[in-house]
Amino acid sequence: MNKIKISAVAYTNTKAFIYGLEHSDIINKIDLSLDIPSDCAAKVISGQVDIGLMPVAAIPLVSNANIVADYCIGSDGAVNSVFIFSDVPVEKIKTLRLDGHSRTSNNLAKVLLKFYWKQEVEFTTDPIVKTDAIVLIGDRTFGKKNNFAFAYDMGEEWKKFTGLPFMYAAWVANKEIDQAFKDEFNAALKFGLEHRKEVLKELPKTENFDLEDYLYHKLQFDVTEDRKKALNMFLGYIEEL
Ligand SMILES: C=C(O[C@@H]1C=C(C(=O)O)C=C[C@H]1O)C(=O)O
Repeated sequence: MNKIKISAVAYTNTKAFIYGLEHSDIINKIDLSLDIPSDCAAKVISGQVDIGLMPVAAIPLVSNANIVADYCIGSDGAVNSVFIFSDVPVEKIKTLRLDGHSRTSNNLAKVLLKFYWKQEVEFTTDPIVKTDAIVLIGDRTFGKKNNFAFAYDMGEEWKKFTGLPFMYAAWVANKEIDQAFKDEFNAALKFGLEHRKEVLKELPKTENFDLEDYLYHKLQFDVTEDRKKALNMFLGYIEEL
């Protein structure tokens, strides 16, 4: 049997999923690579992999996109790893640097700035340019909240804006995946989530950051109806940018 090629996110937010895949027989049926989110998206879009834990903002760029798992990377309010860090309060932000690792959060920043905060902002991806604010996601944000004058948690701001939880990344396939594989995949992901205690023990300590709170509370992993509603709303806003 040909192995199913899978790209997952190389951040702490995905460690429980990886634990589950590695401790299940499914590991023998997949080719797993760990990538930054923007590369996950590129691999699913190009067909280099069959399934990716893909930034949801890139779903419209995938032909035959379908969500194959009941689990995702989500939050209900603050997530503590998806930020706009800024030298000025949000109503004074004129320039913002996007994060090269991100697809979802870069768009989330644009959506919030335009439709929630009603700010006109110039965006750049140039790492050298000095801007009022930056988007930063993932492990590189851990413990950095207090290094900036203002830190806007975008999960929290989305909730204030819409009243809804959020989905940052979902397991998206670019082809039909058979149900037996999906069932086994879901079971492995669930097993990983149920073993977050073991995952926590293996993680390096991080200063000024509560990993337990992050894995058990800030991150939420279920693809719920509200999270799907939020996804559709978010993709609608992106079209209007
Ligand atoms: C919660 C997070 O969700 C992520 C944010 C993503 C994005 O902005 O494109 C993609 C995948 C997730 O890793 C995070 O990275 O901190």
